[in-house]
Amino acid sequence: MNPDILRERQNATFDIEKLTNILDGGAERTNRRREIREVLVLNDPDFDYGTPTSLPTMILKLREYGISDPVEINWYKSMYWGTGREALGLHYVMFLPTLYTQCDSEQFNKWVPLIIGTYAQTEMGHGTHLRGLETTATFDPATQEFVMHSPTVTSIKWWPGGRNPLFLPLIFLSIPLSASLFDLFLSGFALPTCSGIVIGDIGPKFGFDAVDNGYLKLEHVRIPRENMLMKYAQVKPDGSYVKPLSSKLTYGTMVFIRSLIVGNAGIVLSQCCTIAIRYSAVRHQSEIRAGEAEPQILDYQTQQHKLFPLLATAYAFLFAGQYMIDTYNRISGDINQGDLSEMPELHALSAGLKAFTTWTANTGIEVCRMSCGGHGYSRSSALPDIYVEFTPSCTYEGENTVMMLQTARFLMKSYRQVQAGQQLSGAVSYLNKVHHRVMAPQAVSSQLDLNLNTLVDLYEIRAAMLVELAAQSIQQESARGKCQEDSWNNSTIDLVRASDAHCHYMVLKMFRDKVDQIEDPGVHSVMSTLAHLYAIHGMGNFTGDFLQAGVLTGAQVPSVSKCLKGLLAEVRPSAVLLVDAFDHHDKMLNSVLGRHDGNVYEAMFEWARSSPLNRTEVHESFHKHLKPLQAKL
Ligand SMILES: CCCCCCCCCCCC(=O)SCCNC(=O)CCNC(=O)[C@H](O)C(C)(C)COP(=O)(O)OP(=O)(O)OC[C@H]1O[C@@H](n2cnc3c(N)ncnc32)[C@H](O)[C@@H]1OP(=O)(O)O
Ligand SMILES: Cc1cc2nc3c(=O)[nH]c(=O)nc-3n(C[C@H](O)[C@H](O)[C@H](O)COP(=O)(O)OP(=O)(O)OC[C@H]3O[C@@H](n4cnc5c(N)ncnc54)[C@H](O)[C@@H]3O)c2cc1C
Repeated sequence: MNPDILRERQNATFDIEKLTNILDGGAERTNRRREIREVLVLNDPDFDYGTPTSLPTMILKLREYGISDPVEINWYKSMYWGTGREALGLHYVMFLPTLYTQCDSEQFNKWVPLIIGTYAQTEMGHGTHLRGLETTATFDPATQEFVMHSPTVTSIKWWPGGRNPLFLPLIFLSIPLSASLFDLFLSGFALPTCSGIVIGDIGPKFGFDAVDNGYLKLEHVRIPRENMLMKYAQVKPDGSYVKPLSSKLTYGTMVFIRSLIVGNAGIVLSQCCTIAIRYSAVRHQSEIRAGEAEPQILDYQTQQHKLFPLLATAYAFLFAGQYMIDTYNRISGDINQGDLSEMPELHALSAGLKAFTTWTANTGIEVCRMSCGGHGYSRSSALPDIYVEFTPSCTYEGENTVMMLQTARFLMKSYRQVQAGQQLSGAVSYLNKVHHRVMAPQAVSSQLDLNLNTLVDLYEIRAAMLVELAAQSIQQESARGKCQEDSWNNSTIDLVRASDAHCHYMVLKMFRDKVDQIEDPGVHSVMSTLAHLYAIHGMGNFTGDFLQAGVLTGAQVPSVSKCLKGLLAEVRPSAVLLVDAFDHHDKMLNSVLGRHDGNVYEAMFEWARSSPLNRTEVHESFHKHLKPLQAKL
């Protein structure tokens, strides 16, 4: 064990195992996760971490071990695939959930156990604007079939992930059977027998290489009427159409994935913080006091300023992810029972948090990489690969700006309800105070009040102010004679800013609520420090908002920075222990810099020597290209 890392793990002020249990949702869950990891994967003789793992083996193993709980499947898969992407991830996270939520019982029993599929919604011309999709589905009562057709080049289905050219069960979204409705179809056709289908791969991408993203062009392809997923909407044999309770029920799978992505952003950020903080504990560089030994780079204040707010953010997003999936499960259960009353709130929350967490984590991964200097740029650190795999999450499953605007739509609607005298409940209930001017700037003491509850209140006031400013911008545009749509478009910068502040407040509130539930004094203390750091760091980044909201005075601004520096110093002794609590196994992290034992340099030399480029003393290219050239000179 590297002596620095060893020293960092002495004098712990909190019980790491208890913090790991909190992250897992209890000691039993931690034990089960480790059992799956150690016994069912790492100690499985059929599992050789070095060789490309096969999907069929994984599926057969899941069946052999009787693992069917979605969380446990995820634990098994994340150990099996490490930080990489699995080839058929889309089957699990989109195709199956769509069948589960959109099939009627007959279809469910017929299809679910049998097929592997993809989700073909996006077209070359439209990914965001679903009401603009062009693929048509025309019902032919004579043959009881739908005729699927791609009328234009922009209607070609583009991006479906995991679309193996050999088979093609896929979920379609096609243009409206009626004014504003979409429907989902299971293709049911298989290649190459089916004529009228042009299929292929969209070509090399930035990353995401484990997943083959394809294209699909349909030329009047016929599928049985029964292939329309008919839980919510039906087309009867006579061609009559039964509308769903809400046209947005078709969007359900996207809301599910967005809810999952929130916690995933926390996991990915926790992986990168583990790598960067462990490496910063063993890396010595330059000098602080002339003539003294080179310090650990983790002792530089700038290095702490780069990494510790991200560490706090990783914990914040992991807790937000737990809250998000609990809320999704609760409300989707109600929707299943026909109660759609909270569907708008679920959409607004999942859309906003998906955008907020992925944008922040995306930037954070790069900060972690750069904080490791040159070795961060080496694939041995795992950081470049983590970035390449994570960054499309800002685009897929709802492009982030568009998602923030969806949340803004809900905030504006809520604001108008408050103005009309309605009493709001749920995540936007803080807007009730805006109307009664309870949100007038509080008398803020000369010193910054560090109480976490006060900080949450300040974030609430900031969010409410920005919601009101966005609403006022729309009103001003309208007053200038702009139509409603132009007034909206001319206010979208303010609207995104309001949504971002709303999400920031929600995440801090969830973090504070989680800390309040922690009973162990040591764990409560260290998590309270991290929650303060998360809040103060955000106040430092958005000082203008807090000044504008009147909850921070110019005289107090220096104390924000002073307080931040104090919190960084407070976190320093626990930094390595806090990433140990994430409990990422070396095999899963797959990072020379993030090793639990901290023996970075020896491992890096071994990693480099094992490179295919070093398989021979002299690379074959010398004999093939340079030597013949030399002979001619
Ligand atoms: C571990 C993880 C690994 C994750 C790893 C997994 C890998 C994933 C790979 C990527 C897979 C994909 O990308 S699959 C493709 C993903 N594609 C998308 O996400 C498409 C994004 N676009 C959309 O969702 C939609 O077009 C919208 C929401 C932007 C706009 O929809 P629209 O129908 O035009 O609605 P719009 O006019 O804006 O609003 C009309 C009303 O509908 C409401 N509304 C809109 N959507 C919804 C909704 N979902 N639920 C409830 N209500 C909704 C609005 O709030 C509004 O209410 P009111 O204000 O009138 O009351
Ligand atoms: C790695 C990866 C995997 C994918 N896998 C799948 C898959 O399996 N199945 C599938 O169906 N799709 C998949 N997609 C497609 C993905 O869902 C779309 O790319 C995504 O929804 C964004 O849509 P778009 O590409 O049309 O971008 P656009 O919407 O064209 O975005 C371009 C720009 O326009 C802006 N913009 C668009 N609309 C508005 C608006 N109303 N207001 C303000 N600005 C706006 C956006 O903010 C953005 O800056 C995948 C994409 C990627 C990158």
